[in-house]
Amino acid sequence: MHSYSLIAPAKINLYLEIIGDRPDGYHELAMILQSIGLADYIDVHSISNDTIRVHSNHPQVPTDNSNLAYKAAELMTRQFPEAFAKYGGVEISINKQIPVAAGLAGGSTNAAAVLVGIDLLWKLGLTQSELEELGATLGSDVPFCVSGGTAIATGRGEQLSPLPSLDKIYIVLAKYRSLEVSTPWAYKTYRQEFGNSYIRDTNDLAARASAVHSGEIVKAIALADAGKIAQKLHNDLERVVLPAYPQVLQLREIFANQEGVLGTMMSGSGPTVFALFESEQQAEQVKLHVREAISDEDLELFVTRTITHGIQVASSI
Ligand SMILES: C[C@](O)(CO)[C@H](O)COP(=O)(O)OP(=O)(O)OC[C@H]1O[C@@H](n2ccc(N)nc2=O)[C@H](O)[C@@H]1O
Ligand SMILES: Nc1ncnc2c1ncn2[C@@H]1O[C@H](COP(=O)(O)OP(=O)(O)OP(=O)(O)O)[C@@H](O)[C@H]1O
Repeated sequence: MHSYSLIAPAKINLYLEIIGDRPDGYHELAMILQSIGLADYIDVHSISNDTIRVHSNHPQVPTDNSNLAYKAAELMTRQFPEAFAKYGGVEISINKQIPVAAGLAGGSTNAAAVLVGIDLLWKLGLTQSELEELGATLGSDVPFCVSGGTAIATGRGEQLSPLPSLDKIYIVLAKYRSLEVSTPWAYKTYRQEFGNSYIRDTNDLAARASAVHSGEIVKAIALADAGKIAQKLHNDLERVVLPAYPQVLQLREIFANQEGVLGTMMSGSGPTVFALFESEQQAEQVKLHVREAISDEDLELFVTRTITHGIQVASSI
């Protein structure tokens, strides 16, 4: 095979707790990550010269070596020089459907797709955990994007424990096109404002990270109880993003007042806000109501749902 087409799903954070800082400048997290149906479509194919090329349909997505998908390909050429010499370079096409800089792991899932695609192109036979380990060197959300589904993520976000899959909880996503929130800014501001509440003792840190496994939201996930899950949604980064971005706060408030909404929260470092529903019909109805309430063309709204997988191969030639 010389070409693979991959589906690269976005994620939302059902739970995000910042429990401490780390010597490497990152933060210790306890999260629950969830793959969703909204996805980018990535083609990866071999080319005869030994270069990496990236194309995209989206003006905000860089095509140089700052693209996370480019970085993933570069990592593979460094890790597997013999396969690179044998199979040659890689051309990557990104059909971007996931809003950019949205807190939905768009770049991370593209990188995960490139790791999976090159593994197949070069017949490397890497295991899922080997792919996740490679992914962790590219970004904290990349390992989750490889395997997807529903998972607890601790450490920087790269240590994963799978949870029972949550299928078909319906979701409305809302994001202002022109609004971007920088992830480093969100964590840095949180550290400045709330860093004095961090756990300092490493034993206590480990205990807090493992406590998430027996938390209420994990119990609700085991029961696939969408209503209970929705009551236990949490995101510490809302404490800094909502006061700084009134439009995000407004979306949270509008969703909270709609009939049929089980719960609403900001995803990751924002600015996307999501709401959960029992049925697709309810989700579609609330999408319409929000569109009527905010007639701003800048507002993007998507109806999607929880899915049970990460990167998938759609076809190969
Ligand atoms: C907000 C989330 O998307 C929630 O899932 C992630 O925590 C961020 O994941 P990501 O974008 O893949 O993160 P990375 O590319 O590894 O890091 C981006 C920046 O976020 C901050 N960062 C990220 C993860 C973490 N555990 N602590 C941090 O402080 C750091 O400033 C880092 O420079
Ligand atoms: N393949 C890519 N897709 C989208 N953005 C990319 C990509 N590679 C690099 N970028 C850059 O990364 C920045 C963050 O975009 P991305 O969509 O990954 O954010 P995000 O969804 O907030 O990520 P996360 O939820 O992991 O923090 C963008 O401003 C863009 O310039």
